[in-house]
Amino acid sequence: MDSQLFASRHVVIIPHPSRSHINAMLNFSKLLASSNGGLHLTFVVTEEWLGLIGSPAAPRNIRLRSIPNVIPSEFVRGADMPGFFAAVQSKMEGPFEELVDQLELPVGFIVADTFLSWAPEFGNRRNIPVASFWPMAASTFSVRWNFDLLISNGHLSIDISDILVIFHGNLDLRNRIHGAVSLAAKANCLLVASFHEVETHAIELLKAKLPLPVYSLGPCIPYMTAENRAMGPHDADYFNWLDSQPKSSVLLCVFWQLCNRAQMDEIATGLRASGARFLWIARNDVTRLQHLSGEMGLVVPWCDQLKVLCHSSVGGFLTHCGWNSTMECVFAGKIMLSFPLSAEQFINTKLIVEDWKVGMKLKNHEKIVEREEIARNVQRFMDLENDEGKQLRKRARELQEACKRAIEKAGSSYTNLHTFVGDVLRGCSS
Ligand SMILES: O=c1ccn([C@@H]2O[C@H](COP(=O)(O)OP(=O)(O)O[C@H]3O[C@H](CO)[C@@H](O)[C@H](O)[C@H]3O)[C@@H](O)[C@H]2O)c(=O)[nH]1
Repeated sequence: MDSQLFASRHVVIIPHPSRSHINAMLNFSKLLASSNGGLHLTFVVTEEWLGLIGSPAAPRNIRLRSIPNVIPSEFVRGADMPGFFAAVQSKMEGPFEELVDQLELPVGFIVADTFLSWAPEFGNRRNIPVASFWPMAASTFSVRWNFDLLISNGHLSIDISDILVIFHGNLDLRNRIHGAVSLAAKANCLLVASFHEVETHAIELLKAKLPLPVYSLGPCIPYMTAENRAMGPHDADYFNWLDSQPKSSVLLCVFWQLCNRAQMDEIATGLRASGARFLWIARNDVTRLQHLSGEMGLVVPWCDQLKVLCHSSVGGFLTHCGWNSTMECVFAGKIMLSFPLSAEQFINTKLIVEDWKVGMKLKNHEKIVEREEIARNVQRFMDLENDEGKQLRKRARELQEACKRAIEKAGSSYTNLHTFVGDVLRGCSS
């Protein structure tokens, strides 16, 4: 192959070094790798994440490379988010540049997480086009970009209390995120891990307001059905249990490291009082929480979430509304009981409850949600005879159909992905 053309097809992808960002960009990379563009992909992570995505998670045409762990490990554990962000924004560029210079193939295009604020400028300096990758909702980008845009357009009604949650907290962290979002405008295009049918207004607004092309090509999750994914070694137990439960009867609860002990205890006793069947992913303290939450459900430390969501006995999802979880649930066609905890999860909740109408909100305030409130809401949410629930389930099936159409041949995300691949090939050979 002509070396220029060869170089033009080499795309380097670099996520923010955190699990959900890496997952979303790896799934995006798999889509890119299967796009028939003949692209060569190099996926770059900090060393500590190599184990997570090593073979067989990455396909053969995606080469994994690492840069040193420039970020002290206590930041990775979330002990100091502002410090973590500061390190990502100031310490990754140097090692990344060294890696780019050492790669066997010249780099034709870079796809960098929007949080890596240095990437668009790096691309300009090195004359390499850069796509900024936003692994969250388009609405969140809009809110971060200019938070009054969506509100003044009447497309997303955000309560002042939600605005305060989104914008409160550490000023340094907030400024760093806003700074990274503004700098994304210096990239050659913006890729959003959402799809047109679920965020039509927000995506159109970004297209109209931003000075660069915007492509929605989500959801960036592994497309699958419950049948087509192999079981992991620890999956058998909870899948056997799920297989033995009635259709749509189980509430999947994924509260991982995110809640404090007092809230976890309220969830346990609330689930028990609700009488609902549940599969609870609780990472730590599994034995104690199993004891507290009773015999109607199972508590396990980890599950293959997408596969579980697609299981026919799962009827609903009690979720903190991280964007990946939200998209996975939309893909699975299930309803959501939202329990937002931090970051943009309040915006995702608005989309789920008010815009898409596929869920109910359980947590309305920053206080601990008590067991009685949890039990009452879980009962109402899981009641298959309730008209409100029937309506939500109908909408969830419609949204699932829209999602499947978006990723099928000629669908919105499929088409945008291929337009982007065309841009990569043109951008690199010009
Ligand atoms: O037992 C488990 C628990 C989680 N997951 C997976 O882990 C991912 C979790 O991602 P997400 O739902 O986005 O949650 P967080 O990891 O909390 O995501 C962070 O990053 C997201 C994307 O930027 C933001 O939307 C969130 O607010 C932020 O908390 C999903 O793919 C899940 O399928 C599993 O497979 N099994």
